[in-house]
Amino acid sequence: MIKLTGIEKVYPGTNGAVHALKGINLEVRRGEIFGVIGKSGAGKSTLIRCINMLERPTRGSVVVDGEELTTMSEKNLRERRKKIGMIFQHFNLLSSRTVYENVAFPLELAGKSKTEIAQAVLPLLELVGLADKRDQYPSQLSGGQKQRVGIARALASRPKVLLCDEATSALDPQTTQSILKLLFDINQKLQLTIVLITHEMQVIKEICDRVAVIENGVIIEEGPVLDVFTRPQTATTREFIRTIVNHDLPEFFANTVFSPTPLPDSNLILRLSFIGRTAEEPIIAGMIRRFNVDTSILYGNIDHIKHTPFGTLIVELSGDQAGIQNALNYLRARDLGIEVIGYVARNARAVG
Ligand SMILES: Nc1ncnc2c1ncn2[C@@H]1O[C@H](COP(=O)(O)OP(=O)(O)OP(=O)(O)O)[C@@H](O)[C@H]1O
Repeated sequence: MIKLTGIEKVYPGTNGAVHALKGINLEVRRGEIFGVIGKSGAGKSTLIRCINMLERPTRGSVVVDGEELTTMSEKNLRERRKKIGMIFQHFNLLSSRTVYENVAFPLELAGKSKTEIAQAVLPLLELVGLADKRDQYPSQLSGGQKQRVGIARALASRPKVLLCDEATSALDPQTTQSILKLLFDINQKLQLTIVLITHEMQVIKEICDRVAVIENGVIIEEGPVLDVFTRPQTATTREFIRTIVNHDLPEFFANTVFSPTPLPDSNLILRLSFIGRTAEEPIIAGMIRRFNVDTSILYGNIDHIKHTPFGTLIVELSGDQAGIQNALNYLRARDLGIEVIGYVARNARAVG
């Protein structure tokens, strides 16, 4: 649905040029919710604005629904942009217009009749749950309600793609949840392709199918959200995940130095992630039965990524080193995420 190839963006600046995007390649499939996460200044806004040419890339190609946008005239671009809706962090509503008039605005610009506009706007207000607020002004609405107006307005020209520029960053956690649920419902009902940018991993976890992590204008990691959560490849991704998944070790390990290799008389500490069906399989029980190892569960948690169960366990394996290695190999052959935290002297916990 969207294909970005070799996208570079250089902003000229008084203190020298800023290379905001340095060769981005990205493909977003039809009907999916694709998230781009990155820290402040990573290039997220620039990237999402390149998709609808609000920002023209310095180099590279942007294809949306089979059409190359970078070589298109402004006139043709204006037409194509109707198929790419956008919502913003600060909603960008017109304060002198009512809810109804804000949603009607793009249709008025497109020259639609009053009847056509009413036929389009009223169902949209129903869809976003604001039918009873149609005559209110933005100043009379909460942040969440304003974003609902933004969403209805973005959908008015029946886009195929919805771009969300930090759409929930100005909202409290509960309102964020309700807006994310609305975006998910719209994605399902209208088969709309959604691209969102965010600095919050919670947003990615709630609704995205796939995610790309951007840093310094480069995509450093990309994949299905479940894979990225359970097998993060970069320190930055691990940092983002840590904001929502408890990665802290139990307190009694606070001063422990872990060895990456076995020491004499040491126990192995592992962090295991179970996804979907593996969360229901008796993997640990199977391991204990087969190998001569004792297993202590130090931490356990179950959560959901989109609608898939996702469990985390921190376990300590003790026994002879051959047994521990066999148990580790057994776990590695299973479909679960394994992070070797390290080996600790057998008495570490008593001492720590
Ligand atoms: N119009 C501009 N002129 C010059 N430099 C710019 C312009 N817009 C962005 N930049 C620079 O490009 C880089 C990427 O900015 P961008 O806004 O895309 O990042 P971001 O990840 O969206 O950050 P934030 O979350 O803080 O908005 C930054 O170094 C920024 O200062």
